[in-house]
Amino acid sequence: MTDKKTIRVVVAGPRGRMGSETIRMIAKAEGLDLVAAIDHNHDGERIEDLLGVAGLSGRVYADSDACFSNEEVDVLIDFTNPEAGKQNLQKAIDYGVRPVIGTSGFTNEEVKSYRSQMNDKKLGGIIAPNFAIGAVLVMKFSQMAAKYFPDAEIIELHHDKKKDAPSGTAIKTAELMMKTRESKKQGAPDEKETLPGARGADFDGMRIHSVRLPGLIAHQEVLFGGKGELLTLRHDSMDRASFMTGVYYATKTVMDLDTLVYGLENILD
Ligand SMILES: NC(=O)C1=CN([C@@H]2O[C@H](COP(=O)(O)OP(=O)(O)OC[C@H]3O[C@@H](n4cnc5c(N)ncnc54)[C@H](OP(=O)(O)O)[C@@H]3O)[C@@H](O)[C@H]2O)C=CC1
Ligand SMILES: O=C(O)C1=N[C@H](C(=O)O)C[C@H](O)C1
Repeated sequence: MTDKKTIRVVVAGPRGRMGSETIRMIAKAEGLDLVAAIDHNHDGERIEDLLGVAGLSGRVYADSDACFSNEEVDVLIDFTNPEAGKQNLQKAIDYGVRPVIGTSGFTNEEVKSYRSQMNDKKLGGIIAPNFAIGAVLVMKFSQMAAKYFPDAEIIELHHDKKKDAPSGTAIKTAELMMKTRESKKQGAPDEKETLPGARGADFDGMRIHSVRLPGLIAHQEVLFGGKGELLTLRHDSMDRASFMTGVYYATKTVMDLDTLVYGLENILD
């Protein structure tokens, strides 16, 4: 890992659930310095005034271009939405800033295209659908299990403010399972939905179900059915602090990468 003393970080989406948690983490973290924040509809304020938290240095920029042209930045951490996340990531690449992207909604094709630009510049970065270690382990275990249990269904459960469905984590889990799972349409060959959507989304014949309820944070269950047996893998994020170990680790690690990594599992030992 880099021996550079302090990593200068910018957070996009600072008023959001994840952005504000990230700022609280950076404020306490060794070796990270919050130099600015990017927040549409806000410009020129101090971060401490924007968030009403004393002791936070740095100013707020309405867009990434202004931020990166005015500040010396090592790492961008983005928790916004797919449109803003893509714009911020592109600006980060243009300015040679290392992206740590938690925002969901990136396709494999988009990841490949950003990676190719970053390879040309030898720029390190990560897009991680989930920064919680337990969630990443469930993805890895699901990849292992799918080889032996091609009949599987994913149920992801989230708070009711979440805008995208299915979750980025569910998609990444399905993509990893696809590497080992024989392609198969599940359920009865002649099954029919009497209520459209009852069987969930179709991913290579495997079903993904999205639950949205107040009280939930971020949860995922992967069910594998075999002859006379059922294997259930489940992870629960009960607090957004669960993502912060991964965000901190990724922010440190991208300083030593020279390509774009997709998924936290690719930088864990
Ligand atoms: N990888 C991971 O481990 C995790 C990823 N996520 C993902 O992170 C993303 C954010 O989630 P969450 O924090 O819950 O969402 P929130 O809606 O709470 O936060 C998003 C924030 O981004 C702001 N925003 C919107 N557009 C811009 C822009 N152009 N520039 C700067 N800020 C902008 C929003 O402001 P306003 O409300 O004014 O529009 C809002 O404050 C989602 O894609 C989610 O799926 C979430 C949890 C964990
Ligand atoms: O919006 C959220 O909350 C989360 N989003 C990510 C996703 O879409 O997978 C990660 C985690 O599930 C929380």
